[in-house]
Amino acid sequence: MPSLKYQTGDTVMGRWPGSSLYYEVNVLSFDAKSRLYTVIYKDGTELELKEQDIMSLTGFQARTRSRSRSNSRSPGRRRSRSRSPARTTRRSSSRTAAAATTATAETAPSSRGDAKLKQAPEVKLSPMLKKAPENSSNNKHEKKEENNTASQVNKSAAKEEADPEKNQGRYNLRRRKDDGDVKEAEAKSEHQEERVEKMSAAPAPAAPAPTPLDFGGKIGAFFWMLFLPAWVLFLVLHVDQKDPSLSNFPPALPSLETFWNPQALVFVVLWILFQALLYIFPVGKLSEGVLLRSGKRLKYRTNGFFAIVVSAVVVAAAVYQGVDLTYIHSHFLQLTTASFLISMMLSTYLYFRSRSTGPDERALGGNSGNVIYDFFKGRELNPRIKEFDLKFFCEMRPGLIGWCLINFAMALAEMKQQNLDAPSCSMILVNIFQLIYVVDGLWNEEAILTTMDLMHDGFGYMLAFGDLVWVPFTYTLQARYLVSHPKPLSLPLLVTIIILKIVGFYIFRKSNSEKNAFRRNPSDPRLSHLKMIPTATGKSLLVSGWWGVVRHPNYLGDLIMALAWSLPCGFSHLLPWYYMIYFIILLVHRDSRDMNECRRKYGSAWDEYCRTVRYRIIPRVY
Ligand SMILES: NC(=O)c1ccc[n+]([C@@H]2O[C@H](COP(=O)([O-])OP(=O)(O)OC[C@H]3O[C@@H](n4cnc5c(N)ncnc54)[C@H](OP(=O)(O)O)[C@@H]3O)[C@@H](O)[C@H]2O)c1
Ligand SMILES: CC(C)CCC[C@@H](C)[C@H]1CC[C@H]2C3=C(CC[C@]12C)[C@@]1(C)CC[C@H](O)C(C)(C)[C@@H]1CC3
Repeated sequence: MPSLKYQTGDTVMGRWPGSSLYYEVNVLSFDAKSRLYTVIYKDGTELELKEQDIMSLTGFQARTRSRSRSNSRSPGRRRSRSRSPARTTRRSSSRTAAAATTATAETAPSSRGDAKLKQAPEVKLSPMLKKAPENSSNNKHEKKEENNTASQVNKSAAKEEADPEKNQGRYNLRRRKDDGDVKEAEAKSEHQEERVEKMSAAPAPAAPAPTPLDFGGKIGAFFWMLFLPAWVLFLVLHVDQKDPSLSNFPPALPSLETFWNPQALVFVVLWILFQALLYIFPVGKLSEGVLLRSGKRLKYRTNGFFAIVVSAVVVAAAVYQGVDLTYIHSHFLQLTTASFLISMMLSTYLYFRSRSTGPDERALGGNSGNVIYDFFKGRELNPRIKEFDLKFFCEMRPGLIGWCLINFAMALAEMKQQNLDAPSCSMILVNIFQLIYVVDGLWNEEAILTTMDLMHDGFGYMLAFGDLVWVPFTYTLQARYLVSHPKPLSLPLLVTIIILKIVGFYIFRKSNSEKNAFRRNPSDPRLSHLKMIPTATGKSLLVSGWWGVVRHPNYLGDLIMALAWSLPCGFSHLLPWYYMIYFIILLVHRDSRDMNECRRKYGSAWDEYCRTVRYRIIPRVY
């Protein structure tokens, strides 16, 4: 192809159909008649693109750089002091380039996103000239992929043929034919990586566009910052009332002194330090996190199970030595205030330290330029003090293990208050169920690395408060309620509750493990029976198994478990059902946040997934 702009074998950036995302692709051939380039993506997907849907790596990077520069010059946009434009040259390998990058608004602040989008070249996709792919594969797994993706793409392509307007967006999606092709594609990808690694002097593409504001935007963030602590205070005070019915709302505010106790603060600080000590203890695996925009992967010490076992032994020894854990029940308000103060201090520290971080280290969601919103959402993705990961630690340790400690203290308080020799059946169920949930989370600690909070959310007030106050002081509400509101259980109800917990836990664990195993190793032989949709990022989406039933089977399991946690408290009051109600709202909101994020990441492949798996959380209902 002597007179052509791009040559066979060139590594270039190709636009993904229907989106403004560009991915690194390899030019396979050029068809002189149609004037289309056939390119191959890293996952082996072949597409035919017009010349204007392709950019050279250097052109793309120069364009991205010039945008970064103009953005950082514009008013209201603060440029990181530590990164001059010259220093944007990254030492990272081309693996970064494999990640999706938008050429439209990579570095544009969300408030100006629209203007930036207009600057982007129009998405005009090549008309499909090739025939539907021949399914010559003998490979079972590949056939399933064909059935689920290519064949559907072809079906919709056939429909679109009748509609010239829709025809604009049509493209030819050819699948890998057999394992040989996959290997070839992988070999090509490696070859591409090597080639770009050699070009490491060139700057890597900049970060994708910041995501739109959520939680009601700036005003919403302000509202939540005030409302959440007020709600915790309400729950903490209300559950102690003789009749905690919501018609008695609001409970009388105690005097200011009752909020504060220096001893309670010392206990909370000691607990956090103790957990920090266990976290840095060189026991357990060093797990790798997901690939970051910087091209790096962080390492996390996943010794959560060890931490809870040691904590249990230390607490048991303390009780044996005569330490009265019912202190936690009698000083609940002071302990809550102390944790709240710590979460505020932590959030303030996180906000200020985030000002000296580079764009690659920031979350896409918490960098709007508005102080309150960014403080709430969190700006830095993975704040660390040396190897100590603050977000991972706070999410998995003091609050989560503290939850079990508080539940245990409530069981002791119930025995004391109700003059019992052993905790009630309801209290035992709540304690065991929630302990199983936490121990499971810590046993599978590595799986947290592929959750939304760890992958996408910045660490700010929302998570600091959520981890240190919300989890330990509101998730324990059922146990706290039972201390002064005993609830005897009939045998059929007991059996129903246990069955619900087992079913919920089974769905939750199986679906989370399936996704985690798939994300860690998509060619895991144990998953070979599953169907999947390829995406341009190189990652695929599971479309059968648990993730083919609904789009969030793990949320379904979690909700069923939440039901099993509230049922032991009976129906006399709405208060112990708070967790269930809150959890439905939280998960519905998380689901929609995740949908937006996945739509942004995977473009048309995500739409394809949503068409195939129609329900979000509850089959045939929602
Ligand atoms: N107790 C609580 O307070 C609480 C609160 C919230 C959540 N949780 C639990 O925490 C766990 C994690 O929740 P999460 O909100 O982070 O969501 P998640 O469901 O674990 O993760 C969502 C991510 O999974 C990937 N994904 C989505 N569909 C997929 C598919 N079909 N095939 C393969 N990958 C797919 C996508 O990321 P990639 O494609 O980028 O990998 C998506 O962003 C859940 O079990 C949830 O129930 C508990
Ligand atoms: C309203 C706000 C204050 C919301 C705060 C949200 C956080 C408290 C949650 C967000 C993600 C949650 C989560 C767990 C605990 C609560 C959150 C941090 C989790 C660690 C609980 C144990 C599970 O096994 C889990 C590891 C799957 C889970 C992960 C997500």
